[in-house]
Amino acid sequence: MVDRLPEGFIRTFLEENVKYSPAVIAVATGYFVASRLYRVYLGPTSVIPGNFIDNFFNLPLIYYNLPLGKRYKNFIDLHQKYGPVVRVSSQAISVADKHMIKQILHDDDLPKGRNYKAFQFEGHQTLFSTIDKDFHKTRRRVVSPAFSVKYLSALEMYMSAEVDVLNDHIRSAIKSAKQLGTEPAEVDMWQLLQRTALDVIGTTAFDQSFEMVKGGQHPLPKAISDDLSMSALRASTAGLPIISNIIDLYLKYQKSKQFDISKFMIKIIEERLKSGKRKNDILQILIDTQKAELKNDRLDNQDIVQENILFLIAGSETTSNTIGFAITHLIEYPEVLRLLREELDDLYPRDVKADMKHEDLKNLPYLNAVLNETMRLKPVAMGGLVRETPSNYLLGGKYHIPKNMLLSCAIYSCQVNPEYWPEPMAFKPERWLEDSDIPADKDAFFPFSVGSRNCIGKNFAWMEMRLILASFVYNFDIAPVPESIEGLNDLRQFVTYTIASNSYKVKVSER
Ligand code: HEM
Repeated sequence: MVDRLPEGFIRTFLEENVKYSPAVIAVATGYFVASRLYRVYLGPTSVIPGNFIDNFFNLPLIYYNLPLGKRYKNFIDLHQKYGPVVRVSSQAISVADKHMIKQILHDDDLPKGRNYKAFQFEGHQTLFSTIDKDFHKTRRRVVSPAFSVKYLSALEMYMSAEVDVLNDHIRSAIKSAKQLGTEPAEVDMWQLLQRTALDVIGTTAFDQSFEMVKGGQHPLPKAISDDLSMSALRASTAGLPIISNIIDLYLKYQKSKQFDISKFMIKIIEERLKSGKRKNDILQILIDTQKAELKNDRLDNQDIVQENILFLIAGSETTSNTIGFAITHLIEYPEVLRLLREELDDLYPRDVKADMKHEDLKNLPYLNAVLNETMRLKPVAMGGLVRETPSNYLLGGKYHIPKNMLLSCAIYSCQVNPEYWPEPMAFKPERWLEDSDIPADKDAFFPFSVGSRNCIGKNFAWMEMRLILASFVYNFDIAPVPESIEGLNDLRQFVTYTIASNSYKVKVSER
């Protein structure tokens, strides 16, 4: 069955055999066009709708990604136009049907797509970027203890300490505004939350707060963020070899001038090993693997460096942007803010001074509802979760998908599908409460993904988000800043879903 032209076939054939004779070019072109027409009109995926042109080419993602960070929008539009299963390129199909997403991610647990290789820094595989199932299984087992519920509860005190630093920072902004007569104070919550999340992951991952909230200028977060932007650009230009090579060269040049992330982390690991002192952080769990019985279970120093970098990336803007988006919704819906406050005030009466404990917060239905509803409308993985068919594959009992096709699970389009979610675009935390008239369809909700590659940091993220959001809402009155509300019209997805200006200011005062 002709569905895909063998990769590089025409070029190799021409270069090695016939040196561009016009007859050969004509035959090759004819074959290319015929094979694509077969795919559009007769092949097994011909029943999948999409833009006609997308059947012909595997256009590099950068084509969809202009203006930069807007590719996700293109896919949403395709789903709105053509339905839950659409062709988005000659090698990729986007899927927004809840049963099919579950089949791909969970039931059949398809391997990650080849695009994830762009996140393998200097060829190093990590828990997130590997596409090798065996490697992943071992790595996940070895790293899992660092994310167990029991271990996380030991990390709560570090998180709470960073929440206090954030609150102190906001209080001092309020005090300065009072002294200057410029009340109410304005703080950039988007930036502050990003800084807090970096400090949290710094202390919990390797016992080093970057002190970003206090205005610290630690070079590590910037170096990692630069690396990440480059990887995103590399992923977008995959398929354009010349441009990818230029980017790689530029990356190498930039890196030679940059802060050396590996050196910095190796130093921390070596100092830890030399001191012989144990600490209560994720790094310790990774170092402990070096004494594992099985060779495959041992992480060497370079593996530990790469996994720690991954946690810094995966564990910072994911949580901070989600809390940030929750705050944007609370400002837009004052009644939701009022109900959330009421729930918190009932738990911690304002005349009794008590520290917030995650053990109490985790059972608050409305707090959980606000965060769930935020992740429904603003999922971190807005652009889709990509898997690859290892062999010919039957999707949803009706679509015959050839081997090596990319299947992108469009979790956002699924999470706003009116068939699953009444009034899908409205922010209604009530749908998550028991006995709601418009109950949430939890089978159509994938913010942390499902299956073997689901988010290992889910419990960590929930703890951090509850502690930060609850404390902010409980302690401060908030009001909108008009320019920031306008900024919400320009959202982008580079790696995580974010506000393009990377800023969201809020007026704050002490409650
Ligand atoms: C609101 C917060 C978060 C959300 C919505 C989220 C979402 C996700 C999603 C959707 C995936 C699957 C990605 C894919 O298949 O491409 C994922 C994987 C992952 N996440 Fe998270 N994440 C969050 C926070 C965190 C945190 C705090 C950490 C670590 C401290 C973390 C670490 C990871 C790792 C290591 C993976 C790869 C797991 C594997 O492949 O086995 N995440 N996350």
